[in-house]
Amino acid sequence: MSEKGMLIVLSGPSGVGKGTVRQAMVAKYGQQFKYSISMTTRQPRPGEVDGVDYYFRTRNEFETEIANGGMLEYAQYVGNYYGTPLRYVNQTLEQGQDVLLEIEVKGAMQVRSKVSDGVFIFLTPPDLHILQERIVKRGTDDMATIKRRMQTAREEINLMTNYDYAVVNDQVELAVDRIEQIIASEHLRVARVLDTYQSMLGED
Ligand SMILES: Nc1ncnc2c1ncn2[C@@H]1O[C@H](COP(=O)(O)OP(=O)(O)OP(=O)(O)O)[C@@H](O)[C@H]1O
Ligand SMILES: Nc1nc2c(ncn2[C@@H]2O[C@H](COP(=O)(O)O)[C@@H](O)[C@H]2O)c(=O)[nH]1
Repeated sequence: MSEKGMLIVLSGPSGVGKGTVRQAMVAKYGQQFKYSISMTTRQPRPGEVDGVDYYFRTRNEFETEIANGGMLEYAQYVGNYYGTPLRYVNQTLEQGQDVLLEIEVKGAMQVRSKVSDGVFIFLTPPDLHILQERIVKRGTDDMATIKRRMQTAREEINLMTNYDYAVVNDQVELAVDRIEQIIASEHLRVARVLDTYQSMLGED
């Protein structure tokens, strides 16, 4: 029985720090997993690069991908499509490498219903006041969008119990280390199951 890579889904409300934590994970542990670049129809922010931050596509192109079955999951978020291209995830997992997705909650729930052996991590803010403060300070959204993101955040936090783990993002380095510990212990758990399976069947 060969070992596939592990699908790690990092999710949580907008502004909690998913992107910040993911970047810190890539910087510290980037050789241990592959990050799956998402596709979106939103406009690039200053400094964002196509094929690095996102695959930036038109609505037409995105909907064609959906129709062709090319997305593992997708969702509309604050007026734009966001989604995970399926092929890269499948190929990378088959090569035995872990894949990290950083996605919003509706998409994470779609992946949950399709991938039974993924590890689902909900990144949570210390409280909602701090969450709003982070979105405001980031300075990427007008007040109306911030209100929509906060309303969506309340709905998303209600779905936290559908995840395997909740990690508080109080400090980025602490959150990264907590996630790293979760991944390491999940690898150990899978290795033990494989060991037991192989010894029961008498395989080497
Ligand atoms: N632990 C933290 N302490 C203080 N500020 C933080 C922390 N983590 C992230 N931030 C800040 O909060 C803001 C939002 O972070 P980030 O953009 O990573 O969130 P996100 O969850 O990826 O948001 P979105 O879902 O909208 O893309 C940024 O300005 C970031 O620098
Ligand atoms: N369902 C998915 N959500 C995604 C994906 N990639 C990013 N996201 C999430 O969208 C929001 C908004 O992102 P922003 O870059 O406009 O701030 C945020 O919560 C992201 O995590 C994806 O492939 N699928």
